Parts: sequence; C-alpha cells; structure tokens
Amino acid sequence: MNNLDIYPQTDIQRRKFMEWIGLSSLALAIPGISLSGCTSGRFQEVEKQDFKNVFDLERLSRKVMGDDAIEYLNGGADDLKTVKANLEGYDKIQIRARVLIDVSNISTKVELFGQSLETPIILSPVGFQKFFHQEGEVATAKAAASRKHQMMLSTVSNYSVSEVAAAYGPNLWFQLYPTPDRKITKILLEKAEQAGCPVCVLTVDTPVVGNRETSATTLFKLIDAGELKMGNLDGILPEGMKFTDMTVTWEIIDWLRANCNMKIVIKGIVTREDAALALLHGVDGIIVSNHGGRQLESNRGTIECLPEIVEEVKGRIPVLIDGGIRRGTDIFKALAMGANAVCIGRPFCWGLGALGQEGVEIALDIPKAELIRDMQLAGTPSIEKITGDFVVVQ
Ligand SMILES: Cc1cc2nc3c(=O)[nH]c(=O)nc-3n(C[C@H](O)[C@H](O)[C@H](O)COP(=O)(O)O)c2cc1C
Ligand SMILES: CCCCCCC(=O)C(=O)O
Repeated sequence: MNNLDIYPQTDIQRRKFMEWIGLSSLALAIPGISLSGCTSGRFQEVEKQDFKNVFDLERLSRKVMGDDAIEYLNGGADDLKTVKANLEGYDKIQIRARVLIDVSNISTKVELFGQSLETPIILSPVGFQKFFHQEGEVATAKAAASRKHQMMLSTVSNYSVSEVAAAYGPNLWFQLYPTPDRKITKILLEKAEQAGCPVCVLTVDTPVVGNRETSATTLFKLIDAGELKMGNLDGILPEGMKFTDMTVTWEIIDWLRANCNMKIVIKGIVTREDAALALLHGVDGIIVSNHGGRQLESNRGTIECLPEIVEEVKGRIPVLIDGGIRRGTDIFKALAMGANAVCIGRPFCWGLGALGQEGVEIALDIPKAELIRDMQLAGTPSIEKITGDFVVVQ
C-alpha cells in the first residue's frame, strides 16, 4: 500500500505536504526553477536540502511505505533492547577534538581487501528490498555506484546478483546465507563469482531467524504468492527448504576456501573468542554485527563489542562494524575505536523506500558530509588520523 497519492504542485500544497510528512525544513520551490534532486517525479518538489539528516528520510519513508514494510525494516528481536543498545552505545563515547590543524583537504579513502574505496561507509546487506521500492536492490546499486560506496548484496535479494552487478559495476560484495544443502550453496557462490564479486560475506548470526514480533506478514504473503521473487534462490531452493542452515560450524570456512576464490569476510562476530577462531580459520575480515538487533535479543550494542575484537585481531585483518550508525559522529567514533570501515543498513533503506535511487543517494550523501565536517572539526584530515586518542568512553 502506498500512502502517498498526492503530488504537491503549488507552494501552498507543498508547505502542507512538508508539514504533513513532518520534515524539519520547509524550503519552498521557486516557480520556474527546477529544484528537484528526484527524478522519479513522485516527489518532484522535495529538495535534497529538505533532508537535514537520515531521520528526515525515515519520516518520509514511514509515510510512503506501508506499515508492514516499515515494521519489517525497523523491527528487531523481542523488545528491541539490542536495537536500542546499538544506537545508545554511541552516546557513551565522546570525542576529544584537536585544533589548529589544516583541514582544508579531507580524504575519506580507505583500502580494504585489495580495493581502494572512496569512503569507509559501506552498505550492509539487506534482504527483500523490493518490499521497500519496486526497483529494490537495482536502485540501491545505482545509487551506491553513483556515490562510490561499496555495496553488499544479500543472498535473499529480490534481484539476482547478476542483475545487481550489472547496475552496480565491478566489485559488488556477495553476502552468503549457507543453505542446508551445500550443492545449492555452491550454485550461489558460482553465481556470485560469475557476476564478478571479489568478496563473500558469510553471515553467521542467523542459524534461525530471530524472534521478530512485529511481523512481516505481508512480506511472506508476497513471497508465497510469487509476487516478491528471490532473485538468487528462486528455482534452486527446493520448496520448503530454509535458506539458512542451523547445523553450520566453523568447518564452513574451509569449505568456502575450497569452493570459491572470493575473499571471505565473516559477519556477525560479537566476542573476542569468536574473533580468535575466525583468525584461526583464516578469514580475510570480520564484521562486528548483531544483525541490527534483529537476531539475538540482549546482545550488547556492537560499538561495545568492538574493543575486545580489535584487541584480539591486532590489525592482522580488517575489522568492520555495523548497527545503529546514523551520524557522522557515530562513524568517527567507530573508526576511532579501531574499525577500518563502517556499514549502514536501515538508513539507506529509508531513502530507498522514500524516493528510490535518489533517496539512497541522499541517505549516503548525508552521513558522508557529516563525517567530513566532523573530521574537520576534530582535526583529522584523513581516516588514518582518526585514532583512539580522539575518543573517550564514559
Ligand atoms: C530489513 C533488513 C534486512 C536485512 N537482511 C539481511 C540479510 O539478508 N543478510 C544479512 O547478513 N544481514 C541482513 N540485515 C542486517 C544488516 O546487514 C545489518 O547488519 C544491520 O541492518 C545494521 O544495522 P542498522 O540497520 O542499524 O544500520 C538486514 C537488516 C535489515 C534492517
Ligand atoms: C523475515 C525473515 C527474513 C530473514 C532474512 C533477511 C534478514 O536477514 C533480516 O534480517 O530480515
């Protein structure tokens, strides 16, 4: 269901519209001048500057997407304690800014897995993006490519890895849910490699799906009715077989090594012990993640898990983090606490749901601009300069 069936055409209509959707700025369209950053035409008078932060995009997405889609997107396990812990963890960290440093030239470049990335802000894998917008992962891919952000594609994407890679260009990363049948998992790996993916992101926090009480009934109905295709799994996953495997153990890392040539990054590590095991099994990178608080309730916020993992890894492989990152300062803090890059999930989906490709672009532009300003204000002209000296944990 799409709640928005009006297209504001006049200043008065537009003012009412902006008030209705609750945006924080009421910049008005100037007659005769095309101000639109949005090519969809649906919100042709909504300007980029109307979105001051990613929460403005969230507000709009709430109006545009149906309740079920927003519940699926924003929901989490049980009582959302871990969803909140992810967000609140960042409030316990303060920044120690330095001054009188030339910040006229800021570089956000990072090197990861042999790639040079323009920015350390990466798109987390998010399944079923067609539920948020009809162009789903293809719109996300076009936005990520146009803004030069690394994207990870979920196993349970609605568009296939080859379709998304065609929209994204080279170096899309593929997120893997290992299925109970390794033959099927192998087909997924082959599809990813054929699409040119250099990195396989193995998600390990989902032996079963978490207890999401704000259900996604419509999602399942759409899938059952065949209206929401699973681009990678349809046609290869037998009827009734789950796409996650609860028998999987560390042995899968060796199996992946033997069955693909991609770098292997493990997503869903939250303890020092598992970081040590991941190193022992020779993974190429770790993503500290609790699945955005959607899996095990009462997991700690990821920023609280990060220090023990960074300590264990000692710089031997890159450590990434996701969960609750909403502001440039959150990114700054995560980098200062030892992350090599950060990933965001819900915020880009708010953009997707609200405005399609353009919305994702806005959702990526905002935290990047915030990060650059924060780096200027803190006296850190490059990502390497953001060290532990720049934060204090309460
Ligand atoms: C709607 C939704 C779907 C997701 N689907 C997947 C998925 O298919 N595979 C996966 O590894 N993680 C998935 N995640 C978890 C994200 O990759 C990521 O860990 C999380 O969203 C980060 O937290 P944030 O949303 O607070 O930024 C999903 C998250 C959301 C919100
Ligand atoms: C509603 C169950 C789908 C789980 C797969 C996508 C995912 O990982 C998520 O967090 O949602």
